Amino acid sequence: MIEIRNLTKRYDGAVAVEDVSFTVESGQIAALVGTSGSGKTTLLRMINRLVEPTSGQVLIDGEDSHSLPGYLLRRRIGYAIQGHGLFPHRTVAQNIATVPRLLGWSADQIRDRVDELLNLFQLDPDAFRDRMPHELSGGQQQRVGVARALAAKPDLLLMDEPFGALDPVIRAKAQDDLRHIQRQLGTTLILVTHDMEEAVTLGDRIAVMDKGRLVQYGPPSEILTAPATPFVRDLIGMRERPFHLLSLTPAHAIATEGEAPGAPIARDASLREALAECLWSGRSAVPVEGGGIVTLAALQAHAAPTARAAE
Ligand SMILES: Nc1ncnc2c1ncn2[C@@H]1O[C@H](COP(=O)(O)OP(=O)(O)OP(=O)(O)O)[C@@H](O)[C@H]1O
Repeated sequence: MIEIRNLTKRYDGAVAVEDVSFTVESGQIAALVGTSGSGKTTLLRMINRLVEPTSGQVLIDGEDSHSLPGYLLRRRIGYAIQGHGLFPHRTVAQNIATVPRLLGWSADQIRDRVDELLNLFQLDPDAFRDRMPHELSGGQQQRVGVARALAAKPDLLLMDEPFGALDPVIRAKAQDDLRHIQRQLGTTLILVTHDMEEAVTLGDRIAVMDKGRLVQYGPPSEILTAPATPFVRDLIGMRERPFHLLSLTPAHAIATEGEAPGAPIARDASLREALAECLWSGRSAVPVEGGGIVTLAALQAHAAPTARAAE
């Protein structure tokens, strides 16, 4: 569990982060969103002390982050940034092995871990371990960057727009992989993103920052249906609200008995995907793999806040 208590950062008196407090439970994902310059990166970097707070505290599983020197703290916390930050003159394997080597793991342990992570990220170890970063596509580099951040099995992973530079197709795949791996390993994840859809689909909690302050912290459904301030409402985007809401629920959760024509959608497809499928194929209902159907009327009901409040 990560407890952020009254964290403040000022640069020459100018506020970057002001009195921010929130808690992320173990194994959960918190997404930090906000306009440019609202303090997201500064907040993230105060957690691993790449930036020293002016005041306030970070407790990691109850332990003050200042009980260790910063460099030792950072070996325990994974950190992945936009543009991956791989060392250009080291192979993929050497990049991934950075922190395990610093921690003194044996060569065998390191080799096994590198292969395990490459497999996890669907990069064939034999084909990829000895390549240099410039011999990878952008998406592959990004995956190696995240693999490196996870190498020493950190309980906590910080990510600053890790998928910002990816095209939409690779991005969706990377998000799926991340969610899967994060659930599998039970990692606690704090993620900065500019993309509200990413925050909504990945975040168990969303933290909204405005001018250095935390203006709302809650589950995505609450942020969407009960924005605390006009700023939060604007950030969500009025036109996007119903679609974000639909993104939160998998098709199987609202499937009802019945028959519908055409190809089924996956059980875990979101209601947003179900809506797209209905509209595109001109159907008023779609079957769901494993049984049941989702109707346009049900989708309409779930795209409005009143429906969710009644659930
Ligand atoms: N080293 C620094 N010295 C002075 N001011 C800084 C420094 N780092 C950040 N700031 C200021 O602190 C504020 C918050 O910056 P930060 O990078 O945390 O915002 P952000 O929300 O991550 O922005 P973006 O989304 O554009 O990356 C900005 O006004 C920025 O100019």
